[in-house]
Amino acid sequence: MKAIILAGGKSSRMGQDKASMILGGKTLIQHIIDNLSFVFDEIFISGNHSNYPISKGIIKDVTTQKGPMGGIRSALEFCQEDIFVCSCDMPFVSSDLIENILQKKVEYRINVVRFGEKIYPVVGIYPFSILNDLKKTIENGNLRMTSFLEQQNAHYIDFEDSFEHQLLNINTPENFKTAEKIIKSKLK
Ligand SMILES: Nc1nc2c(ncn2[C@@H]2O[C@H](COP(=O)(O)OP(=O)(O)OP(=O)(O)O)[C@@H](O)[C@H]2O)c(=O)[nH]1
Repeated sequence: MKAIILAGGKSSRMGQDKASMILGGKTLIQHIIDNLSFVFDEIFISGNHSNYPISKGIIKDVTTQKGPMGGIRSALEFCQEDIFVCSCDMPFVSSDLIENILQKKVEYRINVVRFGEKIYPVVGIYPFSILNDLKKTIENGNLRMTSFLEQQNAHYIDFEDSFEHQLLNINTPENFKTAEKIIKSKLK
């Protein structure tokens, strides 16, 4: 299975490109590359920006402005196999968490993380078999990931308290400050 880092989009809530923000001495996207590389041999970046830290292994969006669903669609088309997806703005997702997903996955279904009531559509496994449905859903203009997950009878993998900080999703400057505090407390 190949790993895909979703790194397109507008970062409108952050007001600047999230992937290239520096946290604890390295970019957010580099944190994910490092964490994924404990588990996966092949890591690709999905998106149309021009400043990714690797020059090879970039999967351009087939259709732009379609959000994370567009990125996943392009990655499935490129890879022609099941993929592990992780968002570029979740630097604390550990190899432990990833291994847990791989162990608990149900074959032929989308497998994503859930913490309490909250679903994380951009951390998990997307099987190649969903590609046609995904394309149709995007073409119909329905870009809500949670509706697509419901429609596909996705399997949710529940994580408990000890994983909470790993699921910090850095969408806003406030989230970024929280991440900096976590890094500082780890260094103490
Ligand atoms: N390849 C690709 N990835 C995307 C696209 N839109 C969003 N993403 C990625 O999908 C993940 C979740 O994106 P969001 O946080 O919902 O959107 P965003 O554009 O990053 O940020 P906002 O504009 O604040 O919503 C992030 O890792 C984004 O980089 C897109 O059009 N193409």
